[in-house]
Amino acid sequence: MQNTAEQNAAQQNASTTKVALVTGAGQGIGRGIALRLAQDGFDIAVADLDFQAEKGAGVVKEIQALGRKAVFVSADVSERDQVFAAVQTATDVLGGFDVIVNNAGIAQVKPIVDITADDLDKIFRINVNSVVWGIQAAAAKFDELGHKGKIVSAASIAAIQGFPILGAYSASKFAVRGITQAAAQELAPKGITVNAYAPGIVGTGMWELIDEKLSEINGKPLGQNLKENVDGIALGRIETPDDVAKVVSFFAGPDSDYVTGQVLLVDGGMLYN
Ligand SMILES: NC(=O)c1ccc[n+]([C@@H]2O[C@H](COP(=O)([O-])OP(=O)(O)OC[C@H]3O[C@@H](n4cnc5c(N)ncnc54)[C@H](O)[C@@H]3O)[C@@H](O)[C@H]2O)c1
Ligand SMILES: CC(=O)[C@H](C)O
Repeated sequence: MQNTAEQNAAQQNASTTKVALVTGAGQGIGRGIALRLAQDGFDIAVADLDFQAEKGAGVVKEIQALGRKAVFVSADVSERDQVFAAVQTATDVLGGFDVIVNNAGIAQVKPIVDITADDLDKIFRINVNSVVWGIQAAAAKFDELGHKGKIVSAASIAAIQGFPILGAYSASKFAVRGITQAAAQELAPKGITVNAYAPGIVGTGMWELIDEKLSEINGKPLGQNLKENVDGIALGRIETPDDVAKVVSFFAGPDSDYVTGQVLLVDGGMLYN
C-alpha cells in the first residue's frame, strides 16, 4: 500500500521529534532545562511533586508557547514505580522517549555531627535512589522502543569536593557521580550515554534555603553566605538555570554522542580538574 503525503509527513515527524522527561522541572534549574530542551526541539514531560502541579502547568504553557508539546507528570522520584510510570506517561502522551534528565533533588544544611539516620535516608532516597530509578526506567524504555538514548543527572560541585555543612548532600552527589560512571560503562554497549552536570552556586530556591539555614547556624546576616560563595566565582557572577541548561542541552543532543560517564563542572570557575 502506498503512503499518502500526510502519512509520510506524520512518519517523518514521529522519527524526528524527540521526547525528554525532566524531573524537578516545576521550578529552578529543572524549569530552565525543560525550556532549553524545548527550544532545542524536544517535546517535554515536566515531572515534579504533586504540590508543584500549578507551577508545572505554567512550565507546560511556556513550552507550548515555544511550539512544542508538553505534559505535566506528577511523580515522587524517590519512588521507583512512580518514576517508571512517569516515563510511561511521557511515552504515551508525547509519542516517544529519548532523554531523561534526573534533575530533582533536595539540600540539607547540617553539621555532620547532627545528621540523623532519617536525614540520610531521606536525602539518599531523593538524590540518589531517584537517579538509579531514572536510569533503570529510561534504559528499559529505550530497549523496548529499540533505540539508543541519553541519560543526564544532576551532580554538583559538592560531588567533586565535600562542602562543609552540606555533608549528607555532598555524599549524595558523590554517589550520583559513581552511579554515572558505572552506568555509562554498563549501558555503552546499547548505545546509551550517561552523563551528569555539576553546577556551582545557582540562584534558585535551593540556595535561598541553604543561605537561610547557614545563617541560622553561623549567625551571618541573610544573604551573606550566598554572597561569600558567589565572590569566589572566577567569572564574577552567580550562576543561572540557563547556564546549567546549556550543558544539559549538549548532553541531550548529538554533539555529545561520543561522551559518556562524565561529570561536567559548570560553575563559572570554582573547582578545576
Ligand atoms: N541551586 C544550586 O546551586 C545547585 C547547585 C548544584 C546542583 N544543584 C542540583 O540541581 C538540581 C535542581 O536544583 P534547584 O536549585 O533547581 O532546586 P530547587 O529546590 O529550586 O528545585 C528542585 C525541584 O525538585 C523538586 N523535587 C524535590 N523533591 C522531589 C521528589 N521527591 N520528587 C520529584 N521532584 C522533587 C522540587 O519540587 C523542585 O521543583 C538538584 O538536584 C540540585 O541538587 C543545584
Ligand atoms: C547546592 C549545591 O549543589 C552547591 C553547593 O551550590
